[in-house]
Amino acid sequence: MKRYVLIVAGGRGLRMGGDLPKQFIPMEGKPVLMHTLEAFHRWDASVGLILVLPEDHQPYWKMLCQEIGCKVPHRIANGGETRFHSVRNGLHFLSDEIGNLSGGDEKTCVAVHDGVRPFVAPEVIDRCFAEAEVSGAAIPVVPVVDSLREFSGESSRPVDRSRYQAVQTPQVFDYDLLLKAYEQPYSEFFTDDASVVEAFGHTVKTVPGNRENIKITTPFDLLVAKALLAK
Ligand SMILES: Nc1ccn([C@@H]2O[C@H](COP(=O)(O)OP(=O)(O)OP(=O)(O)O)[C@@H](O)[C@H]2O)c(=O)n1
Ligand SMILES: C[C@](O)(CO)[C@H](O)COP(=O)(O)O
Repeated sequence: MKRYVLIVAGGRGLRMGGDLPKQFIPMEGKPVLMHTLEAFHRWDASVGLILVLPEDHQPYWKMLCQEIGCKVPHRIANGGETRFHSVRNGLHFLSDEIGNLSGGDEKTCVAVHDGVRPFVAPEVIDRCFAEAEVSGAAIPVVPVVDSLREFSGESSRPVDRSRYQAVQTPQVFDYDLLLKAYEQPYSEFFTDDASVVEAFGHTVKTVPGNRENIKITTPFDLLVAKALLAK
């Protein structure tokens, strides 16, 4: 199986606040995104890595890579208006730059991972690729630990939390399937890659994720991430 990872880091980090998008914030001397890139390189040094970055921050990223002495080979694609558009740009970059991946006997699977999830466990990446190779689509999920309520205006009611799980990345798919699914027009209900693939009519399988694989979204998450790194 040929394996590629699209690490999407084209966002502005509005919920984090501050001038520097959160993927570039330093933790233990390296930007968040570098930790994420290294997690995949540690998992498999031969995997094809593509970073999707805002165009105006690409010179800054290249400068950081030189300064830190980044040894992880990767290519860079342009970010888009939303996560959906960034993933689509990354997929087009893959097909343009790496050539036509379809055809031949060897299957190609592509993982889409949030640049701000640096604590993904290697066994979770393994599980997602293994399941995607068989079924074409796999995502990691973790149980919800809080009680959940459904709101309707001012009123709310408890729901059975055993029926829900939180969704993480990497979300791994057969390359041809993902490329076709991302040809659909954008919908605001596409909050992740699984929702895009399901809207295209393909079933998505779930595998266990890892609790530490948080999406660094707010200043509180950054505190948690720094504590996890110091462990
Ligand atoms: N136009 C966008 C928006 C988001 N992302 C990426 O998708 C991941 C998950 O998105 P999120 O946590 O929402 O990041 P932001 O959009 O940057 O945050 P916010 O919504 O707070 O602005 C992040 O790695 C982010 O950089 C992206 O590649 N392109
Ligand atoms: C893809 C994702 O991280 C899965 O949990 C999540 O849906 C991204 O949501 P965001 O609002 O774009 O951060």
